[in-house]
Amino acid sequence: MSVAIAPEIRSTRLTSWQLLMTNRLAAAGLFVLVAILLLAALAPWLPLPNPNITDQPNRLHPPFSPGHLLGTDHLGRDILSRLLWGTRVSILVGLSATAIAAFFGSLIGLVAGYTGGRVDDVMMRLIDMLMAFPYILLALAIVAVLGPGLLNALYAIALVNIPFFARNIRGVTLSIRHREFVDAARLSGKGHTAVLFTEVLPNVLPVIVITMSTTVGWMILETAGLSFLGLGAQPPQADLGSMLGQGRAQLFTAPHVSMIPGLMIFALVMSINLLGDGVRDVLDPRLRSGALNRPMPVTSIEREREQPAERPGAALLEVDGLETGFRSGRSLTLAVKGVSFRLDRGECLGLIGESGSGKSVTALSLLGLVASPPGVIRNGAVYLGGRDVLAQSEQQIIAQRGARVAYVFQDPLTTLHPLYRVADQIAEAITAHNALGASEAHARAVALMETVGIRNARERASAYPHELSGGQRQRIGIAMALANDPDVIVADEPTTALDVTVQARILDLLRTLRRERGLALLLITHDFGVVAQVCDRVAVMKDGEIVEQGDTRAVLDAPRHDYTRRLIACVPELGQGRRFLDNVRPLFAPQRQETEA
Ligand SMILES: Nc1ncnc2c1ncn2[C@@H]1O[C@H](COP(=O)(O)OP(=O)(O)OP(=O)(O)O)[C@@H](O)[C@H]1O
Repeated sequence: MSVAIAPEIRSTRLTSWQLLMTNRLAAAGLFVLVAILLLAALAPWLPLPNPNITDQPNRLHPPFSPGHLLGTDHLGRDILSRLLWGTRVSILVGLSATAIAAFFGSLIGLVAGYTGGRVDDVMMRLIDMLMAFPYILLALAIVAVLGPGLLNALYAIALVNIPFFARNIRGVTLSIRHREFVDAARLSGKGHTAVLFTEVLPNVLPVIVITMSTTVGWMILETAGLSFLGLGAQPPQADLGSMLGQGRAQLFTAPHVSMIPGLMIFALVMSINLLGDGVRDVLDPRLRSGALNRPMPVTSIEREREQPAERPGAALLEVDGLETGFRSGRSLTLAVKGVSFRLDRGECLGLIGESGSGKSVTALSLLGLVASPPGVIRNGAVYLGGRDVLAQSEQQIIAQRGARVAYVFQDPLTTLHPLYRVADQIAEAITAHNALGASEAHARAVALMETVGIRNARERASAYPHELSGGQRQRIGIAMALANDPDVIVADEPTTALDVTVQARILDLLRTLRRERGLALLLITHDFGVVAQVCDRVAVMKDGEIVEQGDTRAVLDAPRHDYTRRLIACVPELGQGRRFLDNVRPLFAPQRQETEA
């Protein structure tokens, strides 16, 4: 049987440039910055008067005076000319200071982070000493020692910003210096210097670029500050800070003299910062999907087809034509393509498929838990007790999470809070939907721990997650799911992280709870062995679609889809040995040929 692929909106992965342009603020920043840079770069060729020639009779002309578009300053110099030449200087000084600070700061951070121990201690204490001074005071002290002048201001600004780079880069280096690929490079015989520059540096480079892009505007501002105080550019040379400083005396009589360079500093720094933020987002792989906003805890529902809000006589949980996708820029890639299934009270449905087939996205879509952006439910309905969950308000959906549908996730260590005692976490799940006092909630939490088979529940109640075994942690996860007596439990590969004996016990627990409490269980797995043990019915997922569903026994005995046969063949039987390999090989052979072809 061939696999029908539902129509899909093509995914076109956005280039960095397109991503940057989807961020309107960054695009606006880039536009303004390019305009300023062009004007500053073209200053020598524009028909402008010499910026340093004084003309006392024509002093303090207002903007739009004949021959002086932006007016003249207190010495009769053309403000437009001084502004463009001054902007050139300020940008050059800012960029140079950034480059110097980035080079030395990153080098210190890399060496300190990679070497560790005493070297790290000494370097970081020196950096701490630099950071302990108010930066402007330090810059003033440096210029006082070196003497006023633009070059000395540049050195001072670079020096006071070195700690900023050093601290950032050291932190990143520390976090990767013992990663497996670095250890592997060391084991391959590479020396420390080679490891540092070929393995660590490339991973740190995006952070350096991001830090540079977000600090260059700040450095231009600091340079302008020193020039404003008369310690940077010296007369007659113009830079934005010195123009601002010289205009201070005419602030009330001719405000344009200081306002114009002030506005230029604002436009320059603002555009660099906006662009820097955009560059940071583009370089951050977590934001590459184009979702430059903070994801919301509720999936955005943008259905193209109307669905009836109620379905009388529906099963406890009925999913109809669900389509969930992920937005990347302006395109949407569907991960779940028209999935439909039903789950009755007290029933267990297994949702099985290989990794990436869309099982978890289906499960999370039921109560709008796929984070948006980038997740979007494009079509379909989820009837819970006959009412479409997706047609309800955000508040109503949130109220049903945990209360009517509860989730048990794969690795409880990542879902349990490491700093709270386990009983407190169960109690919190209880009080999220019930107005109970602390001691009552605690007592119920302990009772739930007993229900899920944790021995000495009273003593274990005060344990932290890391003090429990994997199986015990998963039992805590199940206790939290049971906390509000839900109708449906969605268990997403609840036993994958556990060894086979613990896995058997957890499956046994889920079976018992289902029988005793009449729970409906949606069990997500990639293991037909698990489905065979626990589920009444099974739905097989491939590439976001359900390709086969039916009673577990019937599907196991006579799988209709080739993919189902392959999944079943992957469950080895004890003592099967060579026969297993012989059976499996032909099933995969045609697939391999297709791939090779
Ligand atoms: N936040 C996301 N952004 C973009 N794509 C995503 C996101 N989350 C999931 N996907 C994609 O959706 C598809 C389905 O993923 P899903 O997690 O549902 O697979 P699965 O069948 O549960 O796999 P596994 O068994 O490994 O958990 C995959 O192709 C995955 O890359």
